[in-house]
Amino acid sequence: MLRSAARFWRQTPQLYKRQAFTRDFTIAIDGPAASGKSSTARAVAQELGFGYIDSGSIYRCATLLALRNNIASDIDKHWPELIDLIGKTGVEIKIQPNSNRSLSVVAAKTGRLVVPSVQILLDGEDVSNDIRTPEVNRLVAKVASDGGVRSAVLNIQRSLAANADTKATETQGNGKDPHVIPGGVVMDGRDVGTTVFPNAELKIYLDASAMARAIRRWDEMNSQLKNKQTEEAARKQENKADTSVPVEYPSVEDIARELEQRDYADINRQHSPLRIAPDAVVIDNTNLTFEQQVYSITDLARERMGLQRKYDDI
Ligand SMILES: Nc1ncnc2c1ncn2[C@@H]1O[C@H](COP(=O)(O)OP(=O)(O)O)[C@@H](O)[C@H]1O
Ligand SMILES: Nc1ccn([C@H]2C[C@H](O)[C@@H](COP(=O)(O)OP(=O)(O)O)O2)c(=O)n1
Repeated sequence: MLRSAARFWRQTPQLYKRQAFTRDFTIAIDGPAASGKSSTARAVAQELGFGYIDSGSIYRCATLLALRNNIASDIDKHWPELIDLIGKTGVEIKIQPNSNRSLSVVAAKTGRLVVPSVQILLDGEDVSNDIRTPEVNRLVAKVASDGGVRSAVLNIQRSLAANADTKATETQGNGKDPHVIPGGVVMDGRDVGTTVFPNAELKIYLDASAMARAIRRWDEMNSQLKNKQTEEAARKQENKADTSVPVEYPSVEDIARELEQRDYADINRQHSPLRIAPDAVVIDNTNLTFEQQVYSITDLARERMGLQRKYDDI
């Protein structure tokens, strides 16, 4: 479990500075919305035994705080209040290693990867679903455009990375020499390789065509909505009161429009805009399978750690 301690770091800046860059190997994955960053980052972290931090979820938590404290509608007048709230609230990111046995069995048979799920806690409350609502989607790029919010979130991102749960593992190297995979962290977002960890050992810029990204997000949202409907049907069969809100399916066009607006805001904002770091490896995954992109990034990281590539035959 990762725990942010923004207040603690603010009070002890020297200690914070020392802790902020102590990971042995950092992988930064940036790119536009729905390019596959977070699923890829989680799978790569699982492959290497690294910690994982979803930096966008912290901006989403900040947006949820604005909505819950009724300052979202005229946010431009309330930045100091929001920054204060961010500093006072604890964010935790919990990785759930894959416990779904039937999924793992299918994966083992088909060679498909099962990605660990992630739980986001805000002062101990699980807000994993609440930070992915349409209201948060609409407001998050605006919240992430404020310089003060970005500094507050940067502190949290770095303290989560410094405290990520990871340790060195020994692996069989070339010949008889055992090698060690150092402890490390994978963080995904928009400015991880340019601002959060400009000295990251490996920087990836993931991209895909606008249509591929919209279709993937649409698929993802529809399968979540279908799960919801199945749960509702089961509740009805048990004769439990139906308190559910009717399910609405977004169209691919609506999702494409939302992604385009968010990308525009992320690329054109003044503070820490989405950019390709000069030393980033650019991967366009429009025509790659998920497994191809995960294994190629894992092998790039292994090479940079002085280890043999592992997945060339896949
Ligand atoms: N190469 C790929 N081919 C097909 N689907 C992919 C690929 N990479 C990721 N996805 C899927 O695309 C969706 C969006 O990925 P996600 O990791 O949430 O993106 P991001 O974090 O960039 O918003 C997920 O459902 C993910 O499983
Ligand atoms: N390092 C980061 C991460 C996210 N953001 C902002 C920009 C994004 O529109 C929002 C939400 O990010 P998130 O990664 O959750 O978004 P997607 O999963 O790609 O849709 O946060 C950022 O400005 N810097």
